[in-house]
Amino acid sequence: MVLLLPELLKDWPCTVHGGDFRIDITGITEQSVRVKKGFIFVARKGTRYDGIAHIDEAIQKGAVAIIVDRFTLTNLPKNIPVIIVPDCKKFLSYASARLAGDPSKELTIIGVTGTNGKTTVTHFIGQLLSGVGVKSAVVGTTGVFIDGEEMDVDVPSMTTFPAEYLHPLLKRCVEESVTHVVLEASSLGLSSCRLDHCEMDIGLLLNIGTDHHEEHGGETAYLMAKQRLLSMVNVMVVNEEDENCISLIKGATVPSVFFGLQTAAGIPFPQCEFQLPVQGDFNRLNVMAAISALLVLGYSTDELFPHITDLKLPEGRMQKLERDGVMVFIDFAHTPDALQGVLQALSEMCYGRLITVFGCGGERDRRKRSEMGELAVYYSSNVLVTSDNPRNEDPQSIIEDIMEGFGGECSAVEAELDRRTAIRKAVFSAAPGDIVLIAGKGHEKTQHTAKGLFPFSDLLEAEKALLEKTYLYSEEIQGQ
Ligand SMILES: CC(=O)N[C@H]1[C@@H](OP(=O)(O)OP(=O)(O)OC[C@H]2O[C@@H](n3ccc(=O)[nH]c3=O)[C@H](O)[C@@H]2O)O[C@H](CO)[C@@H](O)[C@@H]1O[C@H](C)C(=O)N[C@@H](C)C(=O)N[C@H](CCC(=O)O)C(=O)O
Ligand SMILES: Nc1ncnc2c1ncn2[C@@H]1O[C@H](COP(=O)(O)OP(=O)(O)OP(=O)(O)O)[C@@H](O)[C@H]1O
Ligand SMILES: N[C@H](CCC[C@H](N)C(=O)O)C(=O)O
Repeated sequence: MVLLLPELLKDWPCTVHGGDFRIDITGITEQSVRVKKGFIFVARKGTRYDGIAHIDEAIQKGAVAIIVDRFTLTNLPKNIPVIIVPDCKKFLSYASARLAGDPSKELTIIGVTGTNGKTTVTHFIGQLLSGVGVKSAVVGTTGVFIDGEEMDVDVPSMTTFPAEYLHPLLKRCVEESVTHVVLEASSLGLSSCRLDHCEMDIGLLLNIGTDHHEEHGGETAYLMAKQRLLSMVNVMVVNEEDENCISLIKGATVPSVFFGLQTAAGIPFPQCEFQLPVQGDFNRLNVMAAISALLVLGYSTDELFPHITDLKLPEGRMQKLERDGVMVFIDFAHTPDALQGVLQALSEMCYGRLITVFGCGGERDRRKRSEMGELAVYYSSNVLVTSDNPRNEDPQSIIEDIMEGFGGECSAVEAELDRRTAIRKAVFSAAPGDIVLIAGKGHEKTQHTAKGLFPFSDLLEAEKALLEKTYLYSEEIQGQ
């Protein structure tokens, strides 16, 4: 959609300096590389770069107006309008929605937040909606799916898409006759205003644990980010079994309904009445959260029942491989609560040894590292501590942080920097009856190190190791 600049700005506080004001705007971005002819470039200051340093590049690519949110005497062009707004992030969100024609107004949107389980619950809701005949899109960490089919979209692999990607995507959903969209609302997405002008109907609050405190600047800021969702929706669906969630909604004016292991949208829904297709209490709670969203939308338990037993976990969540009596689980657990939930569920079903391979991401919360180390050692017979996207941090020092969780000494723990080797060691050491958990990367297809992004899949590595083990073992037997 093309909008005249004054039309776009008329409802937004701003001051305009220089240049011809009556111009057509074709799009907006805060990334200089994405600027096209007729675009507004939002020159925002971030933690690593300052957009102002990229204004010339943006103009060369066709930018016709520049947005800034601070007075500066340097580098500002005179020949095109420079617009000063109170907050670049908020403006980007507002203008992205307007330029896409406010598609969120035409859709029923469910926003799911929580430290753990967002991807799982959004997919469950999408599957239930398909079951009752509603065309829906699921948008989040693992991509965009319409009625379960992955869509080919040009979006960054993020949990909550930046507004400049989100609204054009919602527009496409409307064009493809999608009526319901289920979105992951990450704390960082909420705090950076990515969802500010996305009109949502239902908000889901799954749980609040430890993650991203450092990136937010502390636990309070993390909680405040999650709280932002409350002001964006008409009704909240809240986990009644999580005290932090209950505290978060205290005093909120938005109405809330609750779910727990035996309740959905406030009504008794005992799980013993149907067979749930998932393992672990946390996943059973995820199912109840998804059912609650559908009940709030007005579907009846009778309509939902036939589809509950068909629910499937998304890729890389408790994904099981089995060979020669050894079970391997690939799981995206990368927080203490997630790791504990998975380890608990697996230890309940394991009659041999539980062997855990995991690491912690670089440039992410440090506090969780030792907590995860402690949990891994507590539940497992053997632990291989390894690398998980060290990014620009030293992988060895991340491992040392993890090891602090158990005092750094434990005969059942081995540090193995190379994730491929760690997976092979775990699989080769497993005997029939043992379970190998490979945690932290789930569906991810790359390993992010200081040298760049390298193809890597826990699933493929585990499959290769299992096959190779069978082959070597059969050769050994033949050789005897
Ligand atoms: C924490 C966060 O939201 N970070 C995002 C943020 O970074 P930033 O504010 O520090 O910005 P910056 O990189 O310093 O850049 C400043 C400005 O200069 C611009 N720039 C920069 C360089 C250039 O060549 N040209 C240019 O125009 C940038 O587009 C930006 O507008 O803005 C950048 C530009 O849009 C994003 O790339 C970056 O996400 C990075 C990739 C990231 O890793 N984000 C993760 C942590 C994230 O958002 N994760 C959440 C949560 C996941 C979960 O649930 O666990 C998610 O929703 O995905
Ligand atoms: N309700 C839950 N409570 C605790 N742990 C959970 C829950 N649901 C899933 N998990 C664990 O968290 C992992 C990640 O799940 P999922 O991808 O659904 O969460 P997410 O919130 O989308 O994560 P991210 O924000 O990083 O994208 C799972 O692999 C599982 O180990
Ligand atoms: N959305 C999460 C995913 C973490 C996955 C884990 N493999 C890691 O890299 O820490 C994040 O960006 O913090």
